[in-house]
Amino acid sequence: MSATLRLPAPASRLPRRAPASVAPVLAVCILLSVAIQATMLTTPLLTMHAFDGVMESHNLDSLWVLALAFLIALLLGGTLRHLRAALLAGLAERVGRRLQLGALAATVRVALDGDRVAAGRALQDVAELRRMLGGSVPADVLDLLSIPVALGFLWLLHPLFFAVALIAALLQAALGVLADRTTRDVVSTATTDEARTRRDLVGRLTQRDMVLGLGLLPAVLGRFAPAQAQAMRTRGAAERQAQALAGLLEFATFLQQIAIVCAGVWLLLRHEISPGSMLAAATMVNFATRPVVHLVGHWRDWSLGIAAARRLVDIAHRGRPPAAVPPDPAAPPGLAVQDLTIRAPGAPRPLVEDLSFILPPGGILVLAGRNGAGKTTLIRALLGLAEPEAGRVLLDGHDTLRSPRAEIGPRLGYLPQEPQLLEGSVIENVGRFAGGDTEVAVAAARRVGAHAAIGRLPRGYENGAGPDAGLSGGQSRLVALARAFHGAPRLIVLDEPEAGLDGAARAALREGVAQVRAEGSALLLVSHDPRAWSGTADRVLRLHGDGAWELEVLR
Ligand SMILES: Nc1ncnc2c1ncn2[C@@H]1O[C@H](COP(=O)(O)OP(=O)(O)OP(=O)(O)O)[C@@H](O)[C@H]1O
Repeated sequence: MSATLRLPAPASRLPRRAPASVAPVLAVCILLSVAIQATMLTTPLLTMHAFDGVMESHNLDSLWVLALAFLIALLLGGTLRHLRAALLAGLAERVGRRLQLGALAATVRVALDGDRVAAGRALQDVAELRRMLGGSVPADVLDLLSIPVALGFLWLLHPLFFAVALIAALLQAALGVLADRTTRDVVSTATTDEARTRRDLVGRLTQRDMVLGLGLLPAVLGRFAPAQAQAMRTRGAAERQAQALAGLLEFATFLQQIAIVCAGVWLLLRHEISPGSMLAAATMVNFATRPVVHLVGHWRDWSLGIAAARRLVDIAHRGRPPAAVPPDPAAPPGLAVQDLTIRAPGAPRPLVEDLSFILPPGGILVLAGRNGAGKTTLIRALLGLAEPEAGRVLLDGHDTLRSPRAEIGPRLGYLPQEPQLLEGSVIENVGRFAGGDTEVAVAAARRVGAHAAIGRLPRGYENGAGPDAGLSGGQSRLVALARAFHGAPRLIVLDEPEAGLDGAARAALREGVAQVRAEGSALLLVSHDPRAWSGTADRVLRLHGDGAWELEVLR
């Protein structure tokens, strides 16, 4: 091991400060929208002036001036729209980044609780929301400001124009609401179904040898294809429904044009308006209804975006860590389990009921029980990864469930049944990506007898260790063992630590266990053969799987 090897700094921590608030940018966008609406008013005003003024005076010069003014207004409106679009795109990017970090954290917590479908959807939902915010929907929403401006202008021209435009806008809005109501849930269900089937298929692909080797591919595809087809059918039906509503909307727009022209001609015949006013009204009525038509036209974007936002709010709520509690100064040192009851999800009986024991520093407890008795579930509750039905678990007074993870995590060492090594090098994994002293990581590897095995890897401690790094099962377990011992945690939990280790590694592990116990770590070992540890352990906890348990004190 080279002494110059440095552990890299932790890759990506959550930012301490929230990014600059979105409110000022949003306020500027609203101001720009007002300015855009003002430039928009020039079209009907100039039309009116051209028709009523120029026709009467026959002054062509004033027509050129009007045309120039119209061009300037058009250019100004276009520039302001461009500026607003750039600001909105930046805003979408910023909101997306902020949501992504929160969604990632919540996703991991929700996945730990077993809801992998919701967890898998969260990042997809962030992308969906970002697509909506980065698309035309925010500009369409801001353009809704033009409705009162246009309606006010029409009122000034004639209350009848106002009434026609109001009815048209309300009708189009009603069609939009109908489109949303009838299809949002259907599309959301289809998206969730698609995510589930995709996740299942990807899960099977990781079991490639089994699927191909045993000829299970047709069976896998047979299970996957109907679910995917159903999801696509559901989505297709919702989209057809939306297209039908879009057709209705187009029809409503034609009706609106006919109604405004008929109203104009009628008012002209009654000499209540000028020809210019009629033309201005025909232009203006579009401004009163166009934002609604746009929003309904982009129904799919905002409908999916809103559904995604709702799911993200839900996952953030469910993925919120429990409220932190301060350490209990009266608690004994080491591990104190108090009146703990745990139950598997949906199970009628608890796996373990009213469990209480103390494992002092330097104590070694072997956890035993038949397959499915609840050993892993109990370990998860002890580590604060799953909420028990009742009771609490304290480590040196710190509640393992309700203490901030950054505080309790370094006090714990854990070797799960699957090594769960993360993307990164061996040294990063052993050192828990904390950027600390490499010698501490190497000492942990030596302690569990992993140093020699790591030295035999092509790149030693710099070798990759993640899921695609190609480590053997035993090599991965050795690296995970070293990670569990890194930094002499106060409690080390090893789930079947000798599984997959050769004789030399087992002997080294036993030496390592003796050393950390001498240094004051408490150890909890899951073993199907507690007698194998009888010379080392000082108590055995046996689970019966029906809530009952017995604690045997060996010394
Ligand atoms: N997320 C879950 N959803 C439903 N049931 C679960 C869940 N997790 C655990 N169980 C059930 O709880 C029981 C205990 O499981 P656990 O994995 O804790 O057993 P174990 O003692 O570690 O088994 P083994 O020795 O086989 O590893 C089992 O019947 C299991 O099916």
